[in-house]
Amino acid sequence: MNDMTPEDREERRGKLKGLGHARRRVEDARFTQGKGNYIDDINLPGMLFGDFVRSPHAHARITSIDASAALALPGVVAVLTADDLRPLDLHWMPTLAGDKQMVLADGKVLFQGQEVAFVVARDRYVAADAVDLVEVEYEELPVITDPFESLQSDVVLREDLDPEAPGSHGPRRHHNHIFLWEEGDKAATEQAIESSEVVAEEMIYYHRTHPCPLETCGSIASMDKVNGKLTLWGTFQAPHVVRTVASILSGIEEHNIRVISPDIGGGFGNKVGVYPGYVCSIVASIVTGSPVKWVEDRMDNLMATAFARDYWMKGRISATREGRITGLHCHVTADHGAFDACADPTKFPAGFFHICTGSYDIPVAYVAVDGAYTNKAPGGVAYRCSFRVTEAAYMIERMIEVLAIELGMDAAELRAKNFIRKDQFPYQSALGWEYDSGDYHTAWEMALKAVDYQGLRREQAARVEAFRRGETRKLLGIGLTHFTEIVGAGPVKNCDILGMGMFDSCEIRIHPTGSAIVRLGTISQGQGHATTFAQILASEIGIPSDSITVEEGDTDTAPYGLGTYGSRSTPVAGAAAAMAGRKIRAKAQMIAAYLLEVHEDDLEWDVDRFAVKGAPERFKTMAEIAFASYNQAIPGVEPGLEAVSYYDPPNMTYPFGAYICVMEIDVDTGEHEIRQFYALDDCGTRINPMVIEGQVHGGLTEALAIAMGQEIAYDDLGNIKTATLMDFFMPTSWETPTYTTAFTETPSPHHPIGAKGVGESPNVGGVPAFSNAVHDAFRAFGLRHSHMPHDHWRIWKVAHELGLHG
Ligand code: PCD
Ligand SMILES: [Cu+]
Repeated sequence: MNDMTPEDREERRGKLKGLGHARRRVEDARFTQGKGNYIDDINLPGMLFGDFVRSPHAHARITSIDASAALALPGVVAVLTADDLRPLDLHWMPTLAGDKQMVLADGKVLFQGQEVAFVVARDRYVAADAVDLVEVEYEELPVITDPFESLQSDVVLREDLDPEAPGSHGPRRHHNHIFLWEEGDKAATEQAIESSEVVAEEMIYYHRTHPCPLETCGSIASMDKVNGKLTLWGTFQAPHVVRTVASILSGIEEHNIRVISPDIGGGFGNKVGVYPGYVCSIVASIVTGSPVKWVEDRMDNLMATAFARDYWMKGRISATREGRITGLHCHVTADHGAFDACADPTKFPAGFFHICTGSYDIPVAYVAVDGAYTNKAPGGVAYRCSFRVTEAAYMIERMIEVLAIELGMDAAELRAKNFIRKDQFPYQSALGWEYDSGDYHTAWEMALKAVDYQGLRREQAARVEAFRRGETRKLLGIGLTHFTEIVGAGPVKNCDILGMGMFDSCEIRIHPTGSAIVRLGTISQGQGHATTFAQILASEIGIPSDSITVEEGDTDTAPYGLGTYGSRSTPVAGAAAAMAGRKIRAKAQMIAAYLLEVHEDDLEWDVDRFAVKGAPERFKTMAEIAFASYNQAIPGVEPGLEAVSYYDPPNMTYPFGAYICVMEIDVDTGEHEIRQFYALDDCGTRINPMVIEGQVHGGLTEALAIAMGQEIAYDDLGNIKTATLMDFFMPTSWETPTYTTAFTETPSPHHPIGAKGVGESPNVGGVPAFSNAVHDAFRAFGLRHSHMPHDHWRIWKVAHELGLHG
């Protein structure tokens, strides 16, 4: 029968638009037509609006709060302060990192922009006027914005903590110290470094920055007092966790709380944590009996919701004369701001920073991270890098460059010499990780070849000569990076958030006519899950992805999951989807066997059907099987076709990539121009190449922003200097170069479809590639290291200090 030819099989496979298909994003129809449903699009009858009175000071005692003028303003319903929250025990809340944080300032403020009072009014405009009418008296206290100074200072930032008592990550050695966290063999590492022929040492600062999603954070709480039900809409990257936390904090039973994440306009880690605004909107709704909305403006967002990075990393790396790396030592001073509100799996106060041995086979390593309090905003979120992985990648990729200088060796060659070899996977790293799979040499050679690396080096050498002869004022930098990511948190045995193991889930319901609805514990913020998860299932169960609805983000309907961040959706929920699909297929096989009157073992799966082995013309399609499951009484088989899977991954996945940035730098103006950017990513099995390409473009552009200008900067008084988009660099199409993308495909051996995450890779690999290009341009003139972000002024200063301005 013609139906069974290989061409026919390919045609049927094509119709599914499954794995590997560049399927167009189904969510874009509504996004491009302004029909998205974001938090600020939701308006409920009688809804009030809440806004914060924020501290102008970075450190001050509050002597009085007078809300009478604000309360007298028509349209103002309530003004909440810490005193109002205290009886409910909600004036402080736990953070994700085992610390606690003020919901509203309790006696003092610890950073500029801190929430002091919550004004609830008829609408946003009245609320804003009322905010100005609340009179707060402050008594200024000394401000500390430097973590090194903080750990020496007599000034006590956190008066609520017993200085002698340990924190949730062990002993604290100073009243402004949060934790010391160590990994690896310290003695062996020091010994290896001291006895090595070549040692390079550098202080690498990864500055404070901010995810700054287009849509700011917000929530709407609606307390239905008649039925005792609380509904909470919000910009939540982890809706189920928010439900659990809301239940624990409020005492409302969890089944009476419904959390809904509607469309989210970018998360980038900013929407993982729990913010005072969420808590205040809930309390205000309980107090007023009306729904209460809170939505940040841009300044609120940049000032008060979670920052990222702010890591001072002191690296020491050693090698033989020939360039074999012998050891890596790293000490980090981590600036956490006023409260430790880092979003990391509980047991990892510095996230997965200990992936900092990178792509290299380093025999011994040791890292220590000291957390410090300062008068800056709390946070410490991933910002497109799972849990401090971008910091780790930046540190090792800068250290490799510095070591190459020390050795007088080509940095590409030094990398290749030390890569973990293909035959070493699964690879046990010195800091305790088991890398699942990789083929670094192949990716590296492809990248070098694609950009004509040797040719570029010759051009660069000629350029340096021309510069020295005074024929040009432009230098050429070649920024190399080979990164290894660790994504897919994670195995429940060592990863949890507030005690919730980091599994994820998928539930499938096949309808009688052969279409389906799928629900997952994750939540898309722009990644395109509605498109891609349907593709995984299309290939697993043989129903076209166009006939599969994917729903996420409503805790009343979706199975419990830990949410979307750390590029974990594909490694964890994607695996759950494949496993749930396989359960469907197992039941479908029983039904097909009954219908075809053969034994189950005599059937084989063929794209979208079960066919009798050796008699392919006898088959039942998935659509036929679905119908039968609802209309036939099959002995021993329950009616219906549904499955649920909760997936606990056995390991993380380790995507990797080889990036090369070619940059021209104008020595006199400090301006840069990116001539070429080549990004090769390996994320294992690729679900949707077009979505992956979009992810890579987006992530690279965020990396460009961070490396070349974006920062959250404070002055010595703790005033934030970059709280608007006038000062906080957001690249537009003008600054963004054209990217060339490429890939290799090394499947994860433990993931059911071999896929690894990809969303964060381009940021993790991109930042060092841009930064290394800047440094490489000046290598011939003696530059070892300079601090990011490499804005025009800083680049100019580097050139100046190297004496290049004559
Ligand atoms: N192999 C593969 C992988 C992947 N994929 C695709 O791609 C995406 C992604 O994925 P992943 O990697 O898994 O991830 P997810 O989990 O989903 O997501 C997350 C991420 O994602 C990214 N991207 C993005 N995009 C958009 N648009 N938006 C947003 O917001 C965002 N964010 C960012 C971030 S930052 Mo964090 O949160 O920081 O931690 S993390 C993150 C999706 O769609 C998927 O399906 C494919 O296809 N294939
Ligand atoms: Cu991170």
